[in-house]
Amino acid sequence: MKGGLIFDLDGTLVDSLPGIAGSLNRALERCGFASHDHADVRRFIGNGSYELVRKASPKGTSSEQILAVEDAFKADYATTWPEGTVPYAGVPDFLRKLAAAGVRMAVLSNKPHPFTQEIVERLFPGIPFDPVLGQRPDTPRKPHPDAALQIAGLWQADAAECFFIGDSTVDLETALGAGMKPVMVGWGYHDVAALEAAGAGEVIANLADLGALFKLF
Ligand SMILES: O=C(O)COP(=O)(O)O
Repeated sequence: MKGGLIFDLDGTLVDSLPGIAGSLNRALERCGFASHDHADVRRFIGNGSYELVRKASPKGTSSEQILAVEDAFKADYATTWPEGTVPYAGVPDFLRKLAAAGVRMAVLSNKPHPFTQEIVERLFPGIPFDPVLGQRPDTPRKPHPDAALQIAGLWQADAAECFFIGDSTVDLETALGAGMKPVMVGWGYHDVAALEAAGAGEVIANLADLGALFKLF
């Protein structure tokens, strides 16, 4: 494979819903707002922490209040994410096989950059992701294609030779906008029907099918 594989994080490599929901609800309650069940929070994930909080806050909440809840969310998440964030079953082994086959791999998430780096380091030690990018203040977040194209640039690869693997329409739009090949997986936080309606093509149901797609093992 000339290019490489760019992975989304939340809902693709890791099940982070319990950790995100826990921190979000504690932050909302601390600021006097109602909390949400996991089914709701699942729908709020995908566009970064500001959008997560905005969608979870009552209509008409000012941007100052949203920023205050986002700060509380981040402060909580910094210490509590390990309690509610695990790799999906089989993912570490799958990634080790890809690495052994010499496949280049990166992570691109809308999760704030420091959390993205810490989570990947702690949950996937020894997997040679390069680079690992979260949401950074100087780069527009997905679905803007810039960060994905930065990765292709670092790899000195054509975008068309890169696969973008994710679970959401945000990832799909990122891949298409960057001119990369989208590969959507069905075990994350977006409904398969919504992905298909957005033009995802065949949504991959499990890791065996994902491995078979790349004809690597
Ligand atoms: O935390 C988010 O909002 C999304 O994160 P993801 O890009 O890894 O899915």
